Amino acid sequence: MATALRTVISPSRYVQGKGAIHQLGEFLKPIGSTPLLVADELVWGLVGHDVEKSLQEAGLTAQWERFGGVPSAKEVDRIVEVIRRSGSDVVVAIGGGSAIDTVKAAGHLAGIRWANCPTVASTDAPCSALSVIYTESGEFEEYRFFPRNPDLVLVDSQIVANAPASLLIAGVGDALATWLEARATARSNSTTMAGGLPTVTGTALAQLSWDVLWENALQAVDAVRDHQVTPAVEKVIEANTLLSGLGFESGGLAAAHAVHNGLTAVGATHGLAHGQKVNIGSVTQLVLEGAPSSEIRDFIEFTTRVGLPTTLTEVGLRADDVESLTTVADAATVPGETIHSMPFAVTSPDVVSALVSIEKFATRVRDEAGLPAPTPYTAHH
Ligand SMILES: NC(=O)c1ccc[n+]([C@@H]2O[C@H](COP(=O)([O-])OP(=O)(O)OC[C@H]3O[C@@H](n4cnc5c(N)ncnc54)[C@H](O)[C@@H]3O)[C@@H](O)[C@H]2O)c1
Ligand SMILES: [Zn+2]
Repeated sequence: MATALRTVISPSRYVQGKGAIHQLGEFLKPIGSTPLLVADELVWGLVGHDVEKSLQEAGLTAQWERFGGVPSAKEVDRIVEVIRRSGSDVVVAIGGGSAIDTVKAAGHLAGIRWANCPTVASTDAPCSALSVIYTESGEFEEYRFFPRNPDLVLVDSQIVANAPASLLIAGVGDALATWLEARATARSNSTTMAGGLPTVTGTALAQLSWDVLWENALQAVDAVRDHQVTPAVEKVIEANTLLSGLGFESGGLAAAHAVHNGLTAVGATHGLAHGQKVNIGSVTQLVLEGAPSSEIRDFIEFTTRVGLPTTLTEVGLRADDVESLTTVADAATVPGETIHSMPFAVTSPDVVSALVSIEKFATRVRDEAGLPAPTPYTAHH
């Protein structure tokens, strides 16, 4: 598409609510008749029974394939093979962002429809028409773009509320970045992930995601710690999944996600959730922007309260480890990275300086707000 055009893309249908899983079969039926279900063992143990029952009631014969855990090119190719052997006409991801990205890429290569049933609200992966592919050891490799979004995204709020609160918290980190990045993309009039210039619509949805989270995230996280579905929980699930999904894709990514991708280049950050690393990217982006001190302060305070990392210490890095920070910054600024959608040029040394600076400033903000000092993170391999 010519980049002078503006565009919005979205999934065909989004369904959310308590017990939605019981209607998965009904919603899948118009899309395909022989679904292949892809879920890891843990997720399948949690929801497999309900999924099978729902599909049976809708008269669909389904097959389960175990997801290997990493959205790598090899895992995608393996699922393509399984699709071909099974003759399935729709592939359904059940789980987190990794399973979802693998299924989208595999469904595309196999030439069949795909649908997502997220069992956590940990990322905005479910609604988009792209996959993030990693090496088998977990370093960012590439974005793969597809001509279609999922035909269906179905979220059971009770299943999400039953999952560890840390996963919902990660989703809040991913979704708050969406507005910061869409705002930067709108200012620079850069191309979005949807392959055109940003629309008023895409940018507004990104901002709405931020507003909903600012208002509801703390309350929702507390409710989910007790596995309760409240109106605040429903709003946060929608913000993390749908609003942030449409907002990042049609509003655009910028520095925060480029810094996230850079962080995956150092082993010290492996094992952290996507949204946790993205939050470090958001703080870094605000510093790069020279945002008002009060804005950076509010963001650090709020996201620390939500339970997200705001210091290098919490993502396994140190301000004096310039070598690792340079590896991160070099990867974050490679040609083609979304950091070049910022309204000003950003170099690798700029990113190193911003990263170093957040350690002391975030520690000060937390201290002044009476929040706990950062706990060091050690990657578990
Ligand atoms: N394509 C996109 O548009 C996009 C957007 C954002 C993020 N992503 C990608 O998403 C990935 C991260 O996804 P993630 O943070 O969801 O992690 P993940 O998918 O790697 O892991 C989720 C974990 O949660 C577990 N789990 C799932 N449901 C559960 C439940 N109900 N109860 C208990 N445990 C449950 C799974 O077994 C798994 O171990 C990254 O690869 C990132 O690049 C993609
Ligand atoms: Zn993200």
